Amino acid sequence: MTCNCGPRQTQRIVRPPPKTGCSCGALQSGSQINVPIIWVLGGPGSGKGTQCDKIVAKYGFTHLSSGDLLRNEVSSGSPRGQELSAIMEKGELVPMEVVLDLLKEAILKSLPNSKGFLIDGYPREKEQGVMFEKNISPVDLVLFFDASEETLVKRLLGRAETSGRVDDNEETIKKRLHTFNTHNDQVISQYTAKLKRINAERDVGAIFQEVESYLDPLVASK
Ligand SMILES: Nc1nc2c(ncn2[C@@H]2O[C@H](COP(=O)(O)OP(=O)(O)OP(=O)(O)O)[C@@H](O)[C@H]2O)c(=O)[nH]1
Ligand SMILES: O=c1ccn([C@@H]2O[C@H](COP(=O)(O)OP(=O)(O)O)[C@@H](O)[C@H]2O)c(=O)[nH]1
Ligand SMILES: [Mg+2]
Repeated sequence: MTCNCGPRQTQRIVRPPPKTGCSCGALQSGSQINVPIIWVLGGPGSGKGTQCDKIVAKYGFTHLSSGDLLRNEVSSGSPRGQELSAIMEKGELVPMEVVLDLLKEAILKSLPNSKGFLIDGYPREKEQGVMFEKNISPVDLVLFFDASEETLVKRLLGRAETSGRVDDNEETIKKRLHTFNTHNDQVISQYTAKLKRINAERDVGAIFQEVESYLDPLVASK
């Protein structure tokens, strides 16, 4: 069967791929996504997960953390998980297709009942964003939590005491920051109109108030 993906898709449709599969990676569903899609970006430790928990509590959105999806794959003990673990322990990025596949699968699973999707920690590189919008859906809003490196390191070392995350150690934190700094400007420069840059140096409540000021109108408009 021939793939008819064509050029970059603009409509909010999850297209069914040909039965034999398609290199474009389109979702295997005829469903439409007509709930908000929000990307949640920021350096490691900027508070993405913390704010996502608050957003879920108020708006009931589905929270998908790319890092958590990868960590689940690692815990499954699969051969693929072992490869991913080695990359994550070095603070580097895993192949783009792996994350996109995990996200697609998770989105499809929640689609029938979801009020909206919070995609936490994705995209990490420019091409990941392009692939998501082409194969899954256009994004509605991009929240970017901005904090200094000093703050990020301090928070992550604090979290390390209880997180159990293998990458919450000084050496890997440095590498994660380097990976973030290498890609971030290129990622966010793609989304000037949809991007909300939020000062994440404040306390959790003040940050959430600003988040609400962006989400309330979005929810009302859908
Ligand atoms: N002071 C302060 N600490 C915060 C804030 N938000 C999160 N933290 C703390 O910072 C640490 C990291 O927060 P997370 O929400 O896990 O950050 P994240 O951006 O999801 O981090 P990654 O998963 O590593 O990308 C945790 O220990 C939080 O309790 C904030 O607004 N102010
Ligand atoms: O799209 C992604 C998301 C995560 N990761 C990997 O997963 C790790 C943990 O990601 P998470 O978002 O949980 O934490 P962060 O790196 O922001 O501290 C990263 O260091 C990367 O190795 C990746 O390669 N691609
Ligand atoms: Mg997180």
